[in-house]
Amino acid sequence: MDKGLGAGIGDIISHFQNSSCSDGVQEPCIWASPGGARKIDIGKQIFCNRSLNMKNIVAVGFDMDYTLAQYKPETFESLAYDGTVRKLVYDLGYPEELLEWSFDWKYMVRGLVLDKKRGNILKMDRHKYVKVAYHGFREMSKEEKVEAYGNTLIRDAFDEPDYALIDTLFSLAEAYLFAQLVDFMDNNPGKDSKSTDYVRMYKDVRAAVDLCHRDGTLKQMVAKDPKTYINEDRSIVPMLKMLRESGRSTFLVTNSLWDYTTIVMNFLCGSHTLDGGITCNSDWLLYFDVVITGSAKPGFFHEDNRANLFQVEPESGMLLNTDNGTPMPQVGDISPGLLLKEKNGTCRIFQGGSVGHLHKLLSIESSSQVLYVGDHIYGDILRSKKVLGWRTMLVVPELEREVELLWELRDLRKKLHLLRNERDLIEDQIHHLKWSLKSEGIDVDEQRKMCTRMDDLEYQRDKARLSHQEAQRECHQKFHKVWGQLMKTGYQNSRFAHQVERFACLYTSQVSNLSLYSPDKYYRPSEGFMPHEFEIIPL
Ligand SMILES: Nc1nc2c(ncn2[C@@H]2O[C@H](COP(=O)(O)O)[C@@H](O)[C@H]2O)c(=O)[nH]1
Ligand SMILES: [Mg+2]
Repeated sequence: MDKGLGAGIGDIISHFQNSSCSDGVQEPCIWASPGGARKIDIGKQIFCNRSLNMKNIVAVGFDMDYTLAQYKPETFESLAYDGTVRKLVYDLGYPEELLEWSFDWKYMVRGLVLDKKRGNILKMDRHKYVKVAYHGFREMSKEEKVEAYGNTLIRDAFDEPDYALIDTLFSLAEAYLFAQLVDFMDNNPGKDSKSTDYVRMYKDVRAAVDLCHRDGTLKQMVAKDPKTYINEDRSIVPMLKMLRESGRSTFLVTNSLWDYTTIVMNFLCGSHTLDGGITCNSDWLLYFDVVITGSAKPGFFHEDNRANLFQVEPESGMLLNTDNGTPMPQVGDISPGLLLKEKNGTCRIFQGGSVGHLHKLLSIESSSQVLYVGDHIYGDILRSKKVLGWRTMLVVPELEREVELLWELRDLRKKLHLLRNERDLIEDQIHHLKWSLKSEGIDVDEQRKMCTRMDDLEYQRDKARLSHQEAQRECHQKFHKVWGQLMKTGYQNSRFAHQVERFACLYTSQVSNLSLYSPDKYYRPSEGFMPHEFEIIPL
């Protein structure tokens, strides 16, 4: 099988090479360029859960943070971690030794669930069965897992308020800190009056992280030196240009406010000086018809949302009232400079409002004409698709490595499959032999033979079980030493994968992968199979 065919999209294949320029940033090779329309590397393909014909899409919208702007977790999440620790110590009275702790940004992954009451971190499958569980950083035994989560009669929803979902990359630092604090509290019961009050501890961490996002702890640092915290992606501008040239409107809806948005967007779309610096201006606005900042997603997507829509004056950041998006003259002494000029073709910048406003601004007739690209299942994707009927694309940066590993480990995974079959076969033989031994009329000699056969089968079963478990562990750890494959838990899809499947029409590793496909592409899902079909339909 060709590595490039894995997506089921079936594009014309030939190896796609990205070229790097002298500063290490990859040069774009977009679909519309003379060298474009080539084979797409498996890690950069767009995967399809639900058919989507781009010809029916009239507007393509983008989330900003962790979608257009891919933060570098090693620096950005470390910043969040350090800021949170300092707030816990200096504002909330946590012990000073927390200041000496360090953050392993690779440890936590998306899709995990924090059990606030028990101090556990869980990975579950699509049926919400807990498959991997840690108390702090200690792996829980099978018995502990069954005791806490094994009662199938009282099925837990694993939702707020008792659980917290790690469904955005912004949450990796808080999940890690929570695990550290659980261990710390367990090992030092006398050191803190909160003792094992994990719920309270989680609340403190959450409040401190929240404050880091609001008080400038993170944004000031990013604004000073975006290159340290955000990956450059030179395909974003060509992608936006191609979409616009194909006749689509483009828009941005972000929860970030204008002051921060314009800095990040300048970094991503603005021109760079010869020494690698950024020139800050409003040129990036040319790539969008409408920009909505401070959108307060997911509330933005509620149809009954009555939030006011303000126009943003780009130079000053000043907010002006609008009448549902139409500029309103100010009563009294109107400073002419504050009346926004509505030049034809210029981007309109707003704060707040709701999806109704956006539809009106873009003259959207049917919500199915909108494709929205985001990184957050709950904030960007679930509500926009489920309630509104927008078409959606989820950005999952982890996917690039995951699909490449799947390819590299295909022999190990084949071996796993064979070992599972071998175990099942031996177990069936043992069961049958046990029943046979109960039958009447078996003479002693026959019985002895059957017992010897049973010993032999049991030996084979133990050997096969051990080999299978070892191969399983090896495969699990190749993906992630603790949590394994992002999209799987054992043989089942993970809870995260299940959500991706249900709510994202498309999913891919980077937003700019859109630039590798025709803007009129008809995305089609691969055929889905029920278990009974696998044996019959040759794959
Ligand atoms: N107040 C909080 N803000 C947060 C938190 N986590 C992330 N954020 C901010 O949200 C936006 C996300 O923007 P979008 O483009 O993805 O819509 C960004 O400004 C983050 O800083 C939080 O826990 N509290
Ligand atoms: Mg985002």
